[in-house]
Amino acid sequence: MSKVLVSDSIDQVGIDILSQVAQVDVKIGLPPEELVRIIPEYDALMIRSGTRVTQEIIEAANNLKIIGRAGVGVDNVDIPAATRKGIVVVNSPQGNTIAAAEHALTMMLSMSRYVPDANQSVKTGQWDRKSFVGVEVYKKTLGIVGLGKIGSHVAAVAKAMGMKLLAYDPFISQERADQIGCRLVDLDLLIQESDYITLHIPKTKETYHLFNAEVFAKMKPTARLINCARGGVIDETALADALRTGQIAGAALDVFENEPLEADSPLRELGSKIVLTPHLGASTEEAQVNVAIDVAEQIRDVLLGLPARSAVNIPGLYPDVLEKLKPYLQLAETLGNLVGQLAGGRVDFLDVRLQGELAGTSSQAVVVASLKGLLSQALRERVNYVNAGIEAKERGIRVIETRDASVTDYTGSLHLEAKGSLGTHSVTGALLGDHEIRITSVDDFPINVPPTRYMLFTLHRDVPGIIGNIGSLLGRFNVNIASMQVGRKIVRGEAVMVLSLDDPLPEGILAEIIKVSGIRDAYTVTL
Ligand SMILES: NC(=O)c1ccc[n+]([C@@H]2O[C@H](COP(=O)([O-])OP(=O)(O)OC[C@H]3O[C@@H](n4cnc5c(N)ncnc54)[C@H](O)[C@@H]3O)[C@@H](O)[C@H]2O)c1
Ligand SMILES: O=C(O)[C@H](O)COP(=O)(O)O
Repeated sequence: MSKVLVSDSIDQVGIDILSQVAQVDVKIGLPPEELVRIIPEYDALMIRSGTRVTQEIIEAANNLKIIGRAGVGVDNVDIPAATRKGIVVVNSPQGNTIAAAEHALTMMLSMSRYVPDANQSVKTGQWDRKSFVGVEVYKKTLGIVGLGKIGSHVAAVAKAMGMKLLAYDPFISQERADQIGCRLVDLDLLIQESDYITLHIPKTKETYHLFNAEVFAKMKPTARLINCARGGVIDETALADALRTGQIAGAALDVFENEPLEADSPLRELGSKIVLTPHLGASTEEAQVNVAIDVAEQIRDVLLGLPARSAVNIPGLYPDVLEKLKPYLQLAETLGNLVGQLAGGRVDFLDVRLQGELAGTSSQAVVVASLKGLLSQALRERVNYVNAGIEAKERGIRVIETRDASVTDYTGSLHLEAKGSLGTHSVTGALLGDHEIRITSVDDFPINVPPTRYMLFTLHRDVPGIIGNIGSLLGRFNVNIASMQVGRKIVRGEAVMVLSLDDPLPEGILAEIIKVSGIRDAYTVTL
């Protein structure tokens, strides 16, 4: 039975889903060295933001197939290391969107009305109505940095509260911003004109300390900053200085560069100018149920050999694309495996041609599936959708993708051509009905055969007697032929013969086949 380690606090509904297919161990707050020690036992790891999955942990994780992040941000996972190791990383891109957006809005309002301090003062026996005179958000300008899922929901609610909206997001189109009702501006303008600035960006090399002393110097002295995205996008020392000196009026932070926030952080010393919460953006009952289900289902599926719907390190496999392409991915894997064996082990070039209806689809996943098939003889179960691209690159395989919508023999077909140590070979395949795979050409000779486990391909002259000779030769060695087909372009020209065999071809017979008069070449293939 598979084993799953849950190393952060996850809703029980997720544990129940995982328990259907695996032994689930919940161990929260493990020291990193303990995680490195025990991780080789596990097939899957389920985390939130509390566990840092470092390169060291990934390198030790010899059985790990999947890391599931029950939330959005995967900056606590070394994704390149996981990708190299062939470990799929999944998250829940939308499960906590509303919770995080509502938390940002809560922070904006509670900071504006001093709710945390007023609450504290009443609870400590006071009735002070003078110290907590706040400001309204109505008609104020809200600058949204990062107009993605959370930023857009914040925009919708803020608009309803009568705020004017500016947004900075270099990856969002003007049309999308118009739809949301935001004026798309550059960062400098947003910084200078906003009364409130709310951050909804990932932590990346580009966003690290995006809000720093220089930025605070440009903000209005009445401006307030909200960060419910990621610690590290704000320079906390510079923010503490800006608040202390009155360069800006307030800040509300849910996330910090180091979590838990250091006991002696200057941010703790800023009184009513700052509202601090301990990374609670996703902490609603609803969001925790959503992310736990979303991620546990993906872990369960991957452990059962099915694809994940929200993998962050499998190129091109978005859920809607995946659903439509699934049968074609199987076709691509089979053809990749076949052409790889025909071309010989050391392939250095692969042309992936999407034809007919397939030409109109996203090619990335089909290319990855073709490479997975191509490399499967060499790498066996070590190659998967996660690392096939990297493995191919490291082996110097040059890949080109072409599209030809004009080929209409089948609704959609895939043509792979590979150059390897046995020369250049090509195969084409299509789907019969929705799922049945057919090999429809080999080296451009038309055939129509289903792939089977053991196959023999010959290239020969189309003259009488060849089929009989091969049949008797295989018979002499007790090899049973399940089916046989010949494909040719012209009568008595060159032809291919494709045989499906019940058993693998015994050692040495291939050399005998090549000696048969009229046979130019022969290949065995195991799919
Ligand atoms: N506090 C919490 O508990 C909590 C909960 C959920 C999500 N988050 C964090 O909130 C952030 C946003 O999440 P989301 O689901 O909206 O993500 P998203 O991917 O939908 O949106 C992020 C947006 O940021 C934009 N962006 C990227 N780089 C940028 C840059 N340099 N400048 C400006 N914009 C840039 C992207 O184009 C995208 O539109 C993430 O960092 C996520 O980890 C925090
Ligand atoms: O990126 C996220 O989803 C949030 O930061 C939530 O983190 P959490 O799961 O640790 O609450």
